[in-house]
Amino acid sequence: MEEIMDISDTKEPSTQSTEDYYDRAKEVKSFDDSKAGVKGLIDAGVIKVPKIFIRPPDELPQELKSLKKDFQVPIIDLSGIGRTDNREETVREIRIASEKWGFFQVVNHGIPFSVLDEMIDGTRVFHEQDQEVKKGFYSRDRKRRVKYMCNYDLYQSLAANWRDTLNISMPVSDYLDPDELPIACRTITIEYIKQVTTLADILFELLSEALGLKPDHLTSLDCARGRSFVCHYYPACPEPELTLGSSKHTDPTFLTILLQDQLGGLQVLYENQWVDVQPIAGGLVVNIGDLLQIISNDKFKSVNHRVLANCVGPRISVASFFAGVFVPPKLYGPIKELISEENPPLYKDFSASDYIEKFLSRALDESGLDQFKL
Ligand SMILES: O=C(O)CCC(=O)C(=O)O
Ligand SMILES: [Fe+2]
Repeated sequence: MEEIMDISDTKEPSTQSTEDYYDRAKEVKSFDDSKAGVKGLIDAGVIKVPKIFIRPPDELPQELKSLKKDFQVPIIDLSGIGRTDNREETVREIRIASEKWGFFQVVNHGIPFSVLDEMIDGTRVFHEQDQEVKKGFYSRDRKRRVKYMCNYDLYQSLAANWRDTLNISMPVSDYLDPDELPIACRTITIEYIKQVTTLADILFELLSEALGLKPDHLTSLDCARGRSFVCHYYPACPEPELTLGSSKHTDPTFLTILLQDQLGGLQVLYENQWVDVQPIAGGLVVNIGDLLQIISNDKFKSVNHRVLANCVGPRISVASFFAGVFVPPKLYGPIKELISEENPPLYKDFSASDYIEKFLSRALDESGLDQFKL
């Protein structure tokens, strides 16, 4: 179970040319019909990346080569937030990180290491279980709350991402019947959801304070609701230079809390250069989503990030999305307290469900902020 595969030796140069004619729609459909995902390709012994995953050269990792190695996403220690002076300092760090990076990592956040490790393991067990059992969860039905699929935007994007995902979403109700969860990761998922939701409440308080608002401001807007949990599995890739684990995108959320294993591969765009988000033991990555950028009237930034493919794998991560309330439709827009004559609203009001609908109908790498701009 713990085994990490390195398939760099099996690599052969790709002979596919971008000029070759191929029926992409047909290939995508037949791949989707397999219900076996990228993991199924690896299990079948594929040693070349199929064309549906190959990206145009300007989107490949070689682009923007000069990685900023001397830069690091801020790491923020939450252990002192119970004491006034420490809390003020933590709030200041969160404000600066949210304004400059849109990303930070938190340590001493209250979720035990064992829960983090077990959630990574649970995700692995789900994706590595018997394929016939796993296929029962394969679905693109938007109404299904627990499903697994390969690329939610498989039919919209120009190139598929080298990853499979188990998606657990609670857009309307905060209640999820435990029996709906896959047995492979049920117990730990229930525990992780409980703990990461508590952490989200703490972070929304700190973020409210960082915006100069009362601690409960963001939670009173239901920002911490509308949760979904996506458990990604990035298999080892025979030709990692031809594809990506995840294309560049911003998150359509208020906030995302990401648990990643120790392999690395996540990068964030900072000053127009890609910076590695180095895994830290026991750490969690936090990023501002589009919705928080909008309601903060651009004070906080929702920043592009992506995941590289790797010849070593699988890499596992679990993203917890907090995207606001869908039903009854709630209107969101720049927070009134943050608006003034010098700081006029930059966005119109809209419903969170409208926003997410628009997000789901386009490819992951197309930004959604502009259509709500005034
Ligand atoms: O797997 C990762 O590190 C990032 C995943 C991500 O960006 C997402 O699910 O939105
Ligand atoms: Fe993301």
